Amino acid sequence: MNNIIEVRELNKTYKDKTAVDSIDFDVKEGEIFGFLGPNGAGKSTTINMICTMLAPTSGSITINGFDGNKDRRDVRKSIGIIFQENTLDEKLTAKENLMLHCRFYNVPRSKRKERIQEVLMIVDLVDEKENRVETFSGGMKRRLEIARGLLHYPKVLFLDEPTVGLDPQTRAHIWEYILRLKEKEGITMFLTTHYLDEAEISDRIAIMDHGKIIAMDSPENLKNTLGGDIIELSTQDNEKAMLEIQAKAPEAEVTSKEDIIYLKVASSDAFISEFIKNLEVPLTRLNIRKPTLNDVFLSFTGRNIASTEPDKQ
Ligand SMILES: Nc1ncnc2c1ncn2[C@@H]1O[C@H](COP(=O)(O)OP(=O)(O)OP(=O)(O)O)[C@@H](O)[C@H]1O
Repeated sequence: MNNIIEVRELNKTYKDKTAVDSIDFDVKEGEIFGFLGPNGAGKSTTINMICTMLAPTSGSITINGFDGNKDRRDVRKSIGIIFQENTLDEKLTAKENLMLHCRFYNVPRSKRKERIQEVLMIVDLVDEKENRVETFSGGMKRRLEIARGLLHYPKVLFLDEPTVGLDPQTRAHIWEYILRLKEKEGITMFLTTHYLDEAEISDRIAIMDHGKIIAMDSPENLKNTLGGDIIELSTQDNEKAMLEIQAKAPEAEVTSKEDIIYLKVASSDAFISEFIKNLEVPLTRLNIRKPTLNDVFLSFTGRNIASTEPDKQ
């Protein structure tokens, strides 16, 4: 697969603050690339530089073969951006909103109607095109924004928290459209989200923290780096139980939060039969699971992604 985005030694410094610290990464054509990180990690700064909205302090960005520092106009033609905030004109109809965008992006006059119809079909809004946006549900607005982002045939679509503030059913619906776009149109997606179940959809994920990319791989491989199983247990005396586990099984990684002890082990079967069954402190709860992306995020950043959520709309 070709690289549609290449970022090399990219830096952004604000006075004495390094927001992006010499990062390198590639995004492959046609993939969904998840870009995660806690608040203040440097994600927005990176995306703004890739989208030519912010000048880098140093480093290079190539998108669709164009140089982000020199060929800004061509870079902008190559990308579509779906912002977190609703940027539609509520008083206009769906069609009028799209028409405005066509003018903005210089879509040839003769092609506008056809292109608008095409993108409305992709997001199932053809029957709503004459209705004002103010009458739309949150999910319909998001779909219209996605349609608008597609009007000029972008090669890469940037989706900033595409489902924030939407109910679970609508979120699932939006994802169906996004996946359909990837399958049918082969568009590359650059995604930021705080919903890690949604990030699972990514072909690859980069985790950013303190201005650096600290991990980058497929969701599966990232989870595998944590290895084995996670055992969650509660006992009648967690402090005593933790001491006992640490003494008997120093190889297990033991942490605790509130009234739950978390054990990261290579194999839960062996661990339970050898140690947990013989624990002197009585158990009150036991749960075994595979690592999730949230465990990956926690392990790399030391923070839970839920505590770094953006404001809901
Ligand atoms: N214009 C600016 N002037 C000074 N510092 C800035 C500016 N913009 C961002 N920063 C700082 O750069 C760092 C990275 O910010 P950035 O907005 O890129 O993080 P983020 O990962 O997108 O966070 P969030 O998830 O909260 O949007 C932060 O410490 C932020 O305070």
